[in-house]
Amino acid sequence: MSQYDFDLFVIGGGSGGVRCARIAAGHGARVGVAEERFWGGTCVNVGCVPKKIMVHAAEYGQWAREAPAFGWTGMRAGEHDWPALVAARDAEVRRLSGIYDRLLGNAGAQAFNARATFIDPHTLDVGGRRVTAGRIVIAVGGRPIRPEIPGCELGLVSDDLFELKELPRQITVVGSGYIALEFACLLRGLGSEVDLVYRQALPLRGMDGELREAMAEALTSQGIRLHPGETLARLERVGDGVALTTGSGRTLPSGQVIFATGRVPHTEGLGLERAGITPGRSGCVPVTVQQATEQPHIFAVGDVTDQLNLTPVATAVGHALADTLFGNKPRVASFLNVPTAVFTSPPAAMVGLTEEVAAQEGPVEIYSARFTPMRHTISKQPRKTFMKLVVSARTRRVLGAHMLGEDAAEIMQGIAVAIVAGATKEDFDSTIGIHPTAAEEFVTLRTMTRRVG
Ligand SMILES: Cc1cc2nc3c(=O)[nH]c(=O)nc-3n(C[C@H](O)[C@H](O)[C@H](O)COP(=O)(O)OP(=O)(O)OC[C@H]3O[C@@H](n4cnc5c(N)ncnc54)[C@H](O)[C@@H]3O)c2cc1C
Ligand SMILES: NC(=O)c1ccc[n+]([C@@H]2O[C@H](COP(=O)([O-])OP(=O)(O)OC[C@H]3O[C@@H](n4cnc5c(N)ncnc54)[C@H](O)[C@@H]3O)[C@@H](O)[C@H]2O)c1
Repeated sequence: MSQYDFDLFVIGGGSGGVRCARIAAGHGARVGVAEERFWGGTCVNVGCVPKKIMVHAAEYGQWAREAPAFGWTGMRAGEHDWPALVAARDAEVRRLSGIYDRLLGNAGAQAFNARATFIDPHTLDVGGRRVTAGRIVIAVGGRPIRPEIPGCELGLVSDDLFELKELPRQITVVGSGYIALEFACLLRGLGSEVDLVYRQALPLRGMDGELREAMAEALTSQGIRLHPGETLARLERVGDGVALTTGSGRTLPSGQVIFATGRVPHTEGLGLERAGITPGRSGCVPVTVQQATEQPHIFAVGDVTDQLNLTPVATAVGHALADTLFGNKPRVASFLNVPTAVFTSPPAAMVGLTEEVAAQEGPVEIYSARFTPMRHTISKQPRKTFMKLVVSARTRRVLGAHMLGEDAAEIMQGIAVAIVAGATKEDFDSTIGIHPTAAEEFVTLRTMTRRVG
């Protein structure tokens, strides 16, 4: 019998923590998990899931607006019933969160509805109870932050979207990353007036340059007012709204302001110093490729490590860690060629290298297309599709794929398999398309657009 209460204790019951705990328990380890707020964590409760339900809601409005062009008389978007959406969304979130809790019990892990903090490298305070563990996994995720400007407390953050009692008549969204663009589009789709304020010339810093241009056009044609190249000076209350003054001195009167200016690891007050762990940038827990911290028996997975902050990455890493520690199957999850999507309207998705990064590493061929998909030749909506392949001129391998357009996220998952498997441009060319689809364009991009690098 081990000298510890548990073989493994996981701090945080989100995507990474629950997966790691569940798999470790399945391998026969004695596992405890603490969750202080909501089982399933950010993704299930205030992230991917409730966000995607609201994206779907916005899309129904879009379909209804397009329907008359296809002969549907009497179909119109009408007024959106916010409380009805909130009730349906929250019921689904409760259902999923309950599943996460039950999954742990079924796997034989002991779940604590409590906050856990370090007392020493092997001992935790779990809701007032002293618990020891041979190994500990930190899976505390992250939390949204406000920029430090006067009046910042008047602005909302992403968690607050899921508490709004009504659709804002007008909202100013600050930032141009994933959350800013997704929230701007879904709120616009549901009927809000939306202003988007961001520092760069184009949204989605770090993504493919042409895709960023296509995204700016798509946002504009959706009726979102873009304010690029703006920093923030202050927020003030004006009547029952909030006014945002930018660094250039412009004041944007707003109903609400929501900051989507990034997240930080949730390590404040966790007692990392008592565990002998020195936090990294923004309070993250630095890890080796095996997810170990500077204490060889303490590991970290998911957003708290601030690497690739995506749910499937957190679960893949948590699963691999549990297999390594308790399943006699040592392995690490790959961070290479992780596909990702931005659930805007239309959505964007990508996998692999951007043109800019690939061109720094060697000569690349670019194959790209912009077209109006069949649905919109009829709907007459100004919703274009953009697709692009980045191909190594030397190895012929497809290094990156980028898309903005209907179903981009659904299409990119399959493209990612091909890229992970090392497919060449010729493999893409010899694959027969599915007709008529937009996806078939990825296997019929015959003419090189340009050569760079
Ligand atoms: C608005 C939004 C939309 C998103 N959309 C997507 C998307 O579409 N696709 C995608 O892949 N990713 C998306 N993400 C990112 C995704 O949610 C995260 O990458 C993922 O949840 C990270 O999982 P995690 O296990 O690291 O942390 P989390 O899911 O954040 O879980 C950490 C858990 O630990 C708990 N906790 C913290 N400290 C303690 C403590 N001391 N004791 C006990 N419990 C503690 C927290 O309450 C939380 O439940 C989105 C994020 C946001 C905010
Ligand atoms: N669809 C998805 O997979 C999805 C959706 C949402 C979130 N996420 C994950 O969550 C992470 C966090 O999302 P996010 O959108 O908060 O972060 P982000 O890093 O993607 O974007 C932050 C934005 O805020 C801006 N910003 C930062 N500080 C600022 C300041 N002081 N003033 C003005 N602007 C400022 C940045 O320039 C950037 O545009 C993402 O990186 C992603 O990993 C994924």
